[in-house]
Amino acid sequence: MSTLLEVSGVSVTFDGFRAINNLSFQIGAAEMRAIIGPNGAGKTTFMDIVTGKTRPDEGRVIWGERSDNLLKMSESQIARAGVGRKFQRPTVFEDQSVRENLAMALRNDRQPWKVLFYRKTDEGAARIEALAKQIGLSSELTRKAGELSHGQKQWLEIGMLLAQDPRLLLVDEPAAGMTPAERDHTTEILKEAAKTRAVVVVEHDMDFVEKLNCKVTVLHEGSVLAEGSLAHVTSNKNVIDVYLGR
Ligand SMILES: Nc1ncnc2c1ncn2[C@@H]1O[C@H](COP(=O)(O)OP(=O)(O)OP(=O)(O)O)[C@@H](O)[C@H]1O
Repeated sequence: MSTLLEVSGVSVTFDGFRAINNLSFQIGAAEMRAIIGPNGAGKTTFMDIVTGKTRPDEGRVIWGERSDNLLKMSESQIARAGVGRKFQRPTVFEDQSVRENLAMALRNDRQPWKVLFYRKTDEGAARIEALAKQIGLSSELTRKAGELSHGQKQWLEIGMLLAQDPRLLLVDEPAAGMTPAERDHTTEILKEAAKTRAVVVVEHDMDFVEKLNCKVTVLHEGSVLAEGSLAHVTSNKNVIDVYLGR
């Protein structure tokens, strides 16, 4: 499996507090990865580093087959290089239809030549239909995004991110506030996306992580505490101690 992202010896200190402590791990080019860990483990800070929002004090973050130094890139350069991030709360344009939301996301394509290509072509319409199908909103294309359920809004935003064709999709607690049926659908969307790109899901909900059926990285005090299948990490004594607060 080729490596897409390599985090190596990264540390971040906020006002003397080491939020990320010599963190090292790798993500493959097409894989699903769940990142779990107790509150304050450094999950959000990790995503902030990868998107360029937070600059580490030490360490290296290497991106892609050319081994680019991600830490030398601005937030917008990182986004253009193919890192997409889904925050916990859905951020869609509520007054616009599902179709318009997806069309806007396509127009903002990170590859500028595609902007021209999609402007008024049948291919653009076909791509919108394909995205809507992928996220299960084919029958909702004409509805205003504001009328969608919470789960549907989350799927729409995932669709808008997929419209940018990211190589790495970072997703923060996608299942929060969803019904069981919505969670299952979210699992399917993410699994499908992870066939052609890296999808990193930060999640507290262990049932959801189990359904993702992927490698799990456990963070604790800014470092990797354990890594492997969910069954492997949840049988690890250090992980059990951390989760039970021992
Ligand atoms: N800008 C900041 N200034 C000071 N401390 C910060 C800052 N950002 C994060 N921290 C601290 O760094 C630690 C790691 O925070 P982070 O948000 O990355 O953890 P997390 O694993 O995402 O937690 P949660 O599961 O609660 O979201 C926490 O102790 C937090 O208080």
